[in-house]
Amino acid sequence: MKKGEIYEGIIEKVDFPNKGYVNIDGEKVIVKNGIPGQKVRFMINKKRSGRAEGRLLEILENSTLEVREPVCKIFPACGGCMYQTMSYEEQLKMKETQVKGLLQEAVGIGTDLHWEGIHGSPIEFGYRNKMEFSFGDEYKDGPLSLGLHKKGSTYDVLTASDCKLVHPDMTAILSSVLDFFTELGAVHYKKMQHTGYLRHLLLRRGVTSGEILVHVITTNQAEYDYAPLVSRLLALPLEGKIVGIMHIINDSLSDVVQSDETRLLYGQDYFYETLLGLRFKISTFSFFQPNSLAAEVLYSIVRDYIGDTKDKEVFDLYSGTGTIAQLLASVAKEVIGVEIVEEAVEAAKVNAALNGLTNCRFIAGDVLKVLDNLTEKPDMIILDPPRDGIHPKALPKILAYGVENIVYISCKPTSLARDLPAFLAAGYEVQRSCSVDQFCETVHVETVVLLSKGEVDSKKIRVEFSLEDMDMSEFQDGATYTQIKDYVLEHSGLKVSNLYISQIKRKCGIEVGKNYNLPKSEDSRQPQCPPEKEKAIREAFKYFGMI
Ligand SMILES: C[S@@+](CC[C@H](N)C(=O)[O-])C[C@H]1O[C@@H](n2cnc3c(N)ncnc32)[C@H](O)[C@@H]1O
Repeated sequence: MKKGEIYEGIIEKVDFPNKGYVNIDGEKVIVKNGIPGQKVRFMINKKRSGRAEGRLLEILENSTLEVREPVCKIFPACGGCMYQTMSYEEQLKMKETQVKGLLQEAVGIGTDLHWEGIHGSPIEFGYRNKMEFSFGDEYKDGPLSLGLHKKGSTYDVLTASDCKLVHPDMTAILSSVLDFFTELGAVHYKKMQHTGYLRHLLLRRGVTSGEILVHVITTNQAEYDYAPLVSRLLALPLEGKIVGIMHIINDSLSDVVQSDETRLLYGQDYFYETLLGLRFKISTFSFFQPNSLAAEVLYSIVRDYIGDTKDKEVFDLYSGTGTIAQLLASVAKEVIGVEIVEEAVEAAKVNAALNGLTNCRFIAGDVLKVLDNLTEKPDMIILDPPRDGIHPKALPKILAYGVENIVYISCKPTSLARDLPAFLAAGYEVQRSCSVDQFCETVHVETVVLLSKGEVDSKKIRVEFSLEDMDMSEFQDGATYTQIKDYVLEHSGLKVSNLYISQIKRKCGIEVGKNYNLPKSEDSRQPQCPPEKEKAIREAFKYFGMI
């Protein structure tokens, strides 16, 4: 089997998140983005240490699991909702099998996971309270488009005018904004040239409140009068209500939604959402679980798993806008939330006051550092880290508290599976576990685990735990090149090469293979890492504790 060769075969199974396997004459080839049972044509695009990977070219025959027609026009090119042709019941079954398999491997075959099943989202479509659309064109120099990137393409954008993940109010706004700028002849931003105007449309809509925030994100390379757009949007016949319209200027190279300047064009810069009877004020950049109704399911499970919090000190680590902390506060002595984004911490404080809660405190900072300065000792801990999981150096600090019960919520089961052995080594057992599907039609899923010391009296045990006890293979030398690339892409939207990473490693005095990625001769020219990418790589090094 060689790179560039084309094969056909059946996808036998799919591991989380979308890793399918095709058997070709006894050799397993990984082919992403398929569904078990599909007959596919693919091209070998990677062959390394006996492992072959193929790029899906065409679906030749549907799987028997695909029982319905696609629900939107841009399937499958968009790549966002790869499971949409399966029934929701089958989607849940598949995600459950994937997560259980991963967790079982992590705790050891034969160890009981006390698995309680998968909980579906209360609504299958129109569930997202936040969506970020990009401006672009569907093909080079094509008409202006607004929607989602074509799978595997950084440039081609497919207009998502019938996206079923969001409420029809949001697609109506999308179409209106696209028409407005098309009529004006405004041009979209081009990353490589750093020219053009239109970048993103960020929409937030409270599922329970119907309140909508509209944000148009552009560079400062043109000027338009937004008054007609505001009038047009306010005249739309929507089920919900637009409460704020903003124009955000982002002229940086980084292609994520961020703001150099925000101009409020109409109304206010926040909206409200109600979860389990509590009210939350949410602003443009605050993290909030993307599926409000499934978040209620998730939070009810967390409340059930953590058990009796009466007179207890609870730590809510990675607390976001403090939703979990506030849901537990009324039945706890005190809840302390720790969150790295200051805006989210400020929102958490406002929300706690709004809900009349006086026994929650929110601290802005990195969990890794904040725990060193906290004098309070928790009785129980909630962990809800970002996709990368818990920083390997923060884990021993969390385990050293030796609390009886820890609830770990994970939006990426592979990160949870990586972290679980550390908990087991410290004497915890998985007492309860389940998944909650916040992301219908897509490959993603949320998982909740109750880790408990069980019979062991945790107070009498001093946990001696060091990094040497953990399986740190993934974090040797800090992190792998792939982890650094993923981190940079996720946090800054930039793609970086091995060459750039090795250049910055050298600059930071981190060991790199002696001749790795060095120019072959003194005269040969190598591209140098641009400052924006250097900054993003250094952020990743910091995250992985390499500098
Ligand atoms: C999955 S969200 C959970 C938020 C919250 N529990 C909720 O349900 O809304 C993870 C949060 O961790 C925060 N975060 C990421 N890295 C962090 C760190 N090193 N220390 C503290 N918070 C961090 C993110 O900003 C984000 O708000």
